[in-house]
Amino acid sequence: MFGFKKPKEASNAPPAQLSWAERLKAGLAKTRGQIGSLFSRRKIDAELLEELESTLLMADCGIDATAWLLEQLKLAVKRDKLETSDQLRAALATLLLQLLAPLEEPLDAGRGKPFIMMIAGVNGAGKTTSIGKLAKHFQGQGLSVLLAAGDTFRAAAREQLKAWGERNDVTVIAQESGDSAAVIFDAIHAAKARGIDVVLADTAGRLPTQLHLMEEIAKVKRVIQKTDPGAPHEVLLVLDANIGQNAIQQVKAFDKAIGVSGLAVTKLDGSAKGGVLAAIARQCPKPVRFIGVGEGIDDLRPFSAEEFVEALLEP
Ligand SMILES: Nc1nc2c(ncn2[C@@H]2O[C@H](COP(=O)(O)OP(=O)(O)OP(=O)(O)O)[C@@H](O)[C@H]2O)c(=O)[nH]1
Repeated sequence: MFGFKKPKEASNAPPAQLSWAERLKAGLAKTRGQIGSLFSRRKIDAELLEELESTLLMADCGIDATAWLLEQLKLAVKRDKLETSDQLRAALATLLLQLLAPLEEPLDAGRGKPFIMMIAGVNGAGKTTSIGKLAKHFQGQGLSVLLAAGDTFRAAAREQLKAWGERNDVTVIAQESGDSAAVIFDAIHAAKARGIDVVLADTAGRLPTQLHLMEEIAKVKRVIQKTDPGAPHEVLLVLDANIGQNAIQQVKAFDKAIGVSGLAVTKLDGSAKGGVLAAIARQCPKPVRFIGVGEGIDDLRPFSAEEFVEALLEP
């Protein structure tokens, strides 16, 4: 939790022949299993709808999204004279897609030069490892990347980020001493001088209840704004899917402090709480830029509502 853990490459990497869609499906297996088991050749009746309601709640869709989905499903059952559980599953897929599609807003790194991205979140959410994955993602688009070691609370975080940068040929700006804002400020100037395309600025993990730390991160943002009035071009909040409903509070608190412009939802693999995206869509909609389904370097990808719904509900 307190270190930059290099994303695992060979050892834990999923078999290369698996497509992203298959890995997503495998990653979402727990949530998928809960919902899927309901639709095994049954007739639609009140009992099935009740079970579906509890299952959606257990998958952390939240009361609001669950109520909306159930209400819409009941309307569809009447209107379209649905009878089988397969038809119900298809109707649920359509509704879920309707709910999640507005969250699909891929990141456009052309919005700034350098495109400055500030990464925030609670401890252990997956910020630092996601930075490694994002660096690879942007490099894959032919963009040059610079990392700012803005997690100045832990020397280990800085050292691990530096080591990761060296191994992967990515420049890392770090300082032995100095606060987070100063490190990131210097990094942006270095990026400008070197004509870098994307700056990924790490920040230390913090809880929304640690008000002094929330004030500190607001200051980091103000300092970034001094380098370029449009910056940061993205304030990415990293959320661990396993926190379920707590995600709502985290989004609201970080949004209030630093104006969150996008989310990365990590650790959807092994989580039975994949429904949290539906809760976010209803209660605090923010673009979901990336989702993470594993520790491998390729396991963080841009969010596609269609792929997600298919992975969750396709038989
Ligand atoms: N299974 C799984 N593990 C992940 C995923 N993303 C990150 N992790 C793991 O989560 C752990 C914590 O990740 P970090 O990147 O260190 O988290 P952090 O937010 O930087 O933590 P602090 O620096 O303590 O604030 C590491 O072991 C990562 O490998 C994911 O999508 N799936």
